[in-house]
Amino acid sequence: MSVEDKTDQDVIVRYRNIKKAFGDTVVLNELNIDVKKGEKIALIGPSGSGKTTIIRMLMTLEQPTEGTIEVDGEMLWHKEVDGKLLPADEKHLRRVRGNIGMVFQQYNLFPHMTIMRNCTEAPIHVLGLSKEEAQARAREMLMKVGLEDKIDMYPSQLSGGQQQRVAIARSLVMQPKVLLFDEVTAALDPELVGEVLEVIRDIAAEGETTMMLITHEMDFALDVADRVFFLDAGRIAEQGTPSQVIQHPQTERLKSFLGRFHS
Ligand SMILES: Nc1ncnc2c1ncn2[C@@H]1O[C@H](COP(=O)(O)OP(=O)(O)OP(=O)(O)O)[C@@H](O)[C@H]1O
Repeated sequence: MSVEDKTDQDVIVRYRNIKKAFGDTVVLNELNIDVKKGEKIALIGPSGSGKTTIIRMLMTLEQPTEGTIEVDGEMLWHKEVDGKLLPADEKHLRRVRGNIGMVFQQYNLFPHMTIMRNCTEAPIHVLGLSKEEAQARAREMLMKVGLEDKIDMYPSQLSGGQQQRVAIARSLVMQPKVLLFDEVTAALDPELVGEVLEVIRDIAAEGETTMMLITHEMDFALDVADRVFFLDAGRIAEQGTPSQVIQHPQTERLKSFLGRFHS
């Protein structure tokens, strides 16, 4: 079934009328996004347009000022009690957030732990898996990112690209329903970018995991995304298929933004 055929019940992430302000500064306004199960969404746009804030709210790292976010049919920041929306408690937030994984620009591996332990800490302590189960999952995911021969090494013995691939494997071990990528190649030397994008392409091609990716790699977005959102000053200024948005931009703002990527 293609993503277009899916009905409303296949929506896994739903942002409704989101406003986000930091003090007096409104950085997102009237944001509405529906992400369908298995869909790959690329968020593009100039620095400061609000891309990171969108995914940080889903990771519960920022709280929306107004509006609601649903994950797999459940409110994230609210609890519905007798038809009323109340702020969610920490326990509720933690449980719903358990559906979400995030890979950051800085991979933040634990330097004093082997690659294997970096990948098994959370499944053991958060999911309650046995050491054996966690290691089996970690091995499978490290194989997926092409690093099964590095399991006994420490992060400092790996290149930046390899460390970022470990960070991706570490997220996959948690089997998130939604995986968020925040400019995961931005901190890498140019020659290491390709291997990380390749790994993400492979995971995307498997189809099941819903992904939201912030990227400045337009060719990658064109390849991987089902839909692209162009953020401009806290609003979605254009959206559509990668071909519509990246190859046939409508607004001057998007044309000028994309122009920066052609030298
Ligand atoms: N904790 C914060 N306190 C105050 N302002 C913030 C905070 N976090 C983000 N902002 C502001 O919100 C706006 C949107 O930031 P955001 O990081 O979401 O943009 P972005 O599109 O991801 O940018 P970039 O591509 O540079 O990462 C910016 O103007 C930023 O300065």
